[in-house]
Amino acid sequence: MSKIEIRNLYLIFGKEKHKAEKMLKEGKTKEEILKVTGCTVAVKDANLSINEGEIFVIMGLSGSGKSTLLRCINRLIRPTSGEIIINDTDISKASKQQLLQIRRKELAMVFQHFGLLPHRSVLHNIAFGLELQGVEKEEREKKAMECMQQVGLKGYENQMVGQLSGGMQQRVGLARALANNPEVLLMDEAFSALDPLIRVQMQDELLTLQSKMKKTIIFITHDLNEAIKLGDRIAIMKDGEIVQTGTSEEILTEPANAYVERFVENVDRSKIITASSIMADKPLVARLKKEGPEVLIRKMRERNLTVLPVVDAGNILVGEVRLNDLLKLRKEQIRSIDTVVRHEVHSVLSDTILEDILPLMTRTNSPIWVVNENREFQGVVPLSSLIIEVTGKNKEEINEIIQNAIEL
Ligand SMILES: Nc1ncnc2c1ncn2[C@@H]1O[C@H](COP(=O)(O)OP(=O)(O)OP(=O)(O)O)[C@@H](O)[C@H]1O
Repeated sequence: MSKIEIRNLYLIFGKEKHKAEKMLKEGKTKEEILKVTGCTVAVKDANLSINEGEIFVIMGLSGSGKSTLLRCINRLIRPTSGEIIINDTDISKASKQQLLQIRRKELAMVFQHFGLLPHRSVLHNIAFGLELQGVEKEEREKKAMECMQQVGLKGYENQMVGQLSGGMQQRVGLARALANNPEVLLMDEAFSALDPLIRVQMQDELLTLQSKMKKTIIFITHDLNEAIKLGDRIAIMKDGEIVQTGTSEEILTEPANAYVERFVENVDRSKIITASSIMADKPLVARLKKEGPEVLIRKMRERNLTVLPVVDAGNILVGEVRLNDLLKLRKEQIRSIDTVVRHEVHSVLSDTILEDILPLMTRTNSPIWVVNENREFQGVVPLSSLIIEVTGKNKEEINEIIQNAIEL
């Protein structure tokens, strides 16, 4: 379900913005517009539909318009034209009163440089927004303590914020944003000022937190790896325009234009490509209660297979069956395969090749069966397709991957 709808959004900085907008719609370039009107086109005809509960990343190089777009969403800047619908209200046209209400209840922002009160305690900073809203001391401190716990700050309540490390300060920023229990979190380069290791740790923690809280998060970054790691979907901006919106996999496998292609060319695809995109989706299966050893042995020999996934009448994966076991059954003249169905190793559609599937496969030396969230059988990742995916890598790299995987 869509939580935020952005339609035909324009943001132009400068005095003659309406003249500039007209020129833009007539097809004039940003440079021509700047020359004639002195105006900067920061966002041009943005259209986005952001779903409830997703982490939506807006990514682009410096100056591409990301922050401006984000600031339009909470109306720190008023759009020149267009609509931003949040819960049926067009925030671009909201009154002061409505805005106050929306910012209080629905939106919270986490900034790159924290935006905290350095000489106040952690607790005070987190509870500050609630204090402004007139929430009673006891209640706001109770809420603040809960949020501190959520972001791993328990025990720090009385420390002065200015004495904390960057990573800890950003936890305070996050806890402060969460204190209001907003529906939407806006995060503007929130981890960009942190050391690389702390940054990765914060990304991981955000993902863990999000798996529990399921907020709608709009996350701005100029770092493609961060976008891929965090984003359920990503919008790529260039010169004020959104040039592509999609999952990381869509962006990597079907870049919309040469710009996106260049942008993504150095990404390690094997980390991204998921089970769903490389699996064979109509493989042979053994149907429990319907097919006996005789039929299955014949089918497997025809296709040169030694193992099959076993599904029940509802297409739910129940295990796997080996050719050797079927041969024994046939010898003993047993018609049902129930007794030889073994526990299987499976993956889900979104699992990635290097991080999830290869380690599984090297441990089991078996194809990986792929299921959806209801355990319905979807397909198989055979070793052959995996090899195709890792062919871009040299022998040492692949050996290392397999070695690491075996040690797991
Ligand atoms: N207050 C302002 N007045 C005039 N021009 C501005 C203003 N703020 C931003 N711009 C211009 O708007 C364009 C988009 O800027 P914006 O800050 O949104 O980009 P960004 O992608 O967030 O970049 P960064 O990552 O460097 O912050 C740039 O050309 C910038 O110079």
